Amino acid sequence: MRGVWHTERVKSAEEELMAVVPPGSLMRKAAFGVATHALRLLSGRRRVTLLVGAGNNGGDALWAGYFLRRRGVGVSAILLNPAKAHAEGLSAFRRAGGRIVDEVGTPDLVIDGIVGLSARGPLRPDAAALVESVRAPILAVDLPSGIDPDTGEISGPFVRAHTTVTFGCLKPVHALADCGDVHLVDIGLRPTDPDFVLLDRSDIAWPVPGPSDDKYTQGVTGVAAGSATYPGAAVLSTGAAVLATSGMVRYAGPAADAIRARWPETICTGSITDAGRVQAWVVGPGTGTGSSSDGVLRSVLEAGVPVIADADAITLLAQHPTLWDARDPDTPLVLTPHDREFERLAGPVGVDRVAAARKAAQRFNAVVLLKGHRTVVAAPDGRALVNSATSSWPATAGSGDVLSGIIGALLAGGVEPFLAAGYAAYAHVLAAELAADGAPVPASGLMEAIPAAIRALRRS
Ligand SMILES: NC(=O)C1=CN([C@@H]2O[C@H](COP(=O)(O)OP(=O)(O)OC[C@H]3O[C@@H](n4cnc5c(N)ncnc54)[C@H](OP(=O)(O)O)[C@@H]3O)[C@@H](O)[C@H]2O)[C@@H](O)CC1
Ligand SMILES: [K+]
Repeated sequence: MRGVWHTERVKSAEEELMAVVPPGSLMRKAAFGVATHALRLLSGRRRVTLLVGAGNNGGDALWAGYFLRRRGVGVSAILLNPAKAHAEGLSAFRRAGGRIVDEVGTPDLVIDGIVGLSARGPLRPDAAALVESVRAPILAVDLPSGIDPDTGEISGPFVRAHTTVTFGCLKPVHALADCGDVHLVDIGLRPTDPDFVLLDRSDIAWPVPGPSDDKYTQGVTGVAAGSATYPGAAVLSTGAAVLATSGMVRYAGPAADAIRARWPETICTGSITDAGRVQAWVVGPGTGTGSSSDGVLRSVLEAGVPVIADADAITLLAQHPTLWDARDPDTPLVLTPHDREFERLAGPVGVDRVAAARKAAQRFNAVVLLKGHRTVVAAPDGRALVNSATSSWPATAGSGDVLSGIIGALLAGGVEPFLAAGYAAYAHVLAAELAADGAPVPASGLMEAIPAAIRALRRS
């Protein structure tokens, strides 16, 4: 699990550290790390252009230029604001033979030191025009300029980084936006209590049967999904639960025939009242929002076991707030909205996806999994994680139905709801990557790759 800290926290940690280390030493450590990664990317080629802004980010770039000059690299620098360029960095750069130029030219690598932690808004027009003229790969210092450091928001021109070299700790931009390959350079910063975390493969403890387990002890997942119009959602959600757990899966709803045909190992009933005992319910995929679905959701919320409410169940909760009353507040609930469903429930997501998910988690006393290119999971106690997997292969119809089934299986298996949502989001993207293998894959293919994803997770 890697921590991520907001810029204000990073700045204050840096200030504390600067008070006890020799002046300029942090910047030189940071810049040395940038130069090291630049040399690796250059792999023998010899021309670099620095884009230098008005603050310490530009100072890092100038010092990196100094270290690169000492390794014999030809380095030119464009000063976006010559009067405010970092004075010591600039004089070191000049001393080492660096040249000040007006155009990017045709370098092998460009180093983006336009703006770092103090960035606000997109690239300004002069910087945007320069970046537009770059044809070489870009190494971003700390973060790609033009992307908001705390939210990853892109609201205008920005730098598309091949690689980002950052210092001390990860900031939200590295988790929420595309920064290319991100490398962390140790400058001695040791912040505590991250604002949120990134899950890594090695963090995921998938529940598997122990020597004395049987089909019941591993947790029975109940799925209340699908309708005459959308039986496929039930097939995908139930199938995902079947494949994600060795425990039993019960299905209750109007798609029982389709489920029996595809998943003979499930126990199927037409109605929720005949379903039998389960340790967690999945509700919502493809159910529609009619009055019978309303009744199903109410029964599930009253059942006193963890519930994952997806798709139409979220819309129903938004439309009929009295449904919340059916829920025992101590019973865990996981909500898995995409942006439009989130808006129905809690208002617009806005630019800060982590803050939005966190606020909704507190308001609804539920784990909120906000779907997106980077999925955010927030718990009512304030914990939050971002799924660092960056593939877009899961962006296909039916993919959310599969995710709901995986979460349900993990909840039934006793995984704590916040982690159940995080593990499921991770396994979901991994399954999509494995199934896609470079070509588009339908949700049913994603679902079938769940065992391969779990195997890969358990091997790491
Ligand atoms: N502290 C430390 O110990 C260490 C810090 N380190 C480094 O310092 C960096 C932070 O430096 P920083 O705080 O000096 O500000 P920085 O991000 O360079 O911005 C400078 C100025 O740019 C401007 N500007 C704002 N938005 C803009 C935009 N969209 N487009 C264009 N310009 C924009 C705005 O000035 P304005 O023009 O508004 O007056 C702003 O004040 C950090 O990221 C890391 O690289 C490392 O050396 C490790 C040790
Ligand atoms: K930068």
